[in-house]
Amino acid sequence: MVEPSWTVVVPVKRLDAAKSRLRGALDRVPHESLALALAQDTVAAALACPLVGEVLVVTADRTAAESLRALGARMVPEPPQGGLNPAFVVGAARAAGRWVAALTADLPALRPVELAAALRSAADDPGMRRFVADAPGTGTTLLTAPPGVPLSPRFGVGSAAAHAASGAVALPAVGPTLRRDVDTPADLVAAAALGLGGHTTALGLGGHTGTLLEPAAPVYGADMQGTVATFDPQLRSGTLLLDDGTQVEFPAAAFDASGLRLLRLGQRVRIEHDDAGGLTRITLPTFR
Ligand SMILES: Nc1nc2c(ncn2[C@@H]2O[C@H](COP(=O)(O)OP(=O)(O)OP(=O)(O)O)[C@@H](O)[C@H]2O)c(=O)[nH]1
Ligand SMILES: C=C(OP(=O)(O)O)C(=O)O
Repeated sequence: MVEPSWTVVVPVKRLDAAKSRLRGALDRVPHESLALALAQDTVAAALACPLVGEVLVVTADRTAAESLRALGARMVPEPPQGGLNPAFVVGAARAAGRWVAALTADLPALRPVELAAALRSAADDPGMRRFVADAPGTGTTLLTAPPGVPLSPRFGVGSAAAHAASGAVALPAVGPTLRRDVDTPADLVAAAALGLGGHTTALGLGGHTGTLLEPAAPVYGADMQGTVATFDPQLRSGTLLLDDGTQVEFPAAAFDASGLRLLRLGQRVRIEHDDAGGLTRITLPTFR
């Protein structure tokens, strides 16, 4: 039997308002960067899942839209009234007639193989909506609907019970990374214990399971390259994701020394630094 191809809908709240319970969880990491990294790892895992044909991100946030489009997701505008369930409904409407999976954007440890197992199991009964409760058991991380069946999302406080009351059936034996949503600093530690995706790891807490540690000072190799993760043209500064997985900020002076007029997100660059490790110049990899 040919397996169905799923459309995964991932709403992403405006980054300055999203994940408010996590605000201040990581010293020296801007809140928006943490909220974005969680969404990037969630979307990257969904895109890497072999049963997923398309990921639709519903967002009003321009930074999130740009970064998640660069990963390969398609953007759907936030409905005017805002709100999580309306965002899911608008995304699902774009996927009418297809297998739809509603996924929250706060699953930074998600493994494509665990999402694939859940989707495979959800497709076993072609008439039914299925859901996955979050790790505490009260919320929901995934809600699925077969073609022709309305998604009818009931995300929010107590959503696992609300989904069950609406006729959706819990999926059995779901892997831990699909259930591990991150709402609080303690959740982030628990997700780190499962193994975080690359974007959240790059913030400096990958591998640490006891405490949330400050990012270590970067140690650069002789010819370190990376990609542009953020860039503010007005401030002329931003952040780079280096090839060794660390994320570093670059000051306006390093951009000014580049001779470039603009940096694009995802653009490859090479860095030059002083003896103390401060970034002094960004160049294109071909320049010396
Ligand atoms: N597009 C969109 N996404 C939303 C909205 N509200 C929540 N989300 C997303 O839904 C997911 C799960 O929601 P919550 O865990 O309640 O996240 P949150 O509202 O960002 O977090 P808190 O402020 O801590 O409650 C998150 O990944 C959010 O980005 C919304 O109004 N619009
Ligand atoms: C919106 C939800 O997320 P959380 O409970 O994690 O805030 C939900 O579980 O339905």
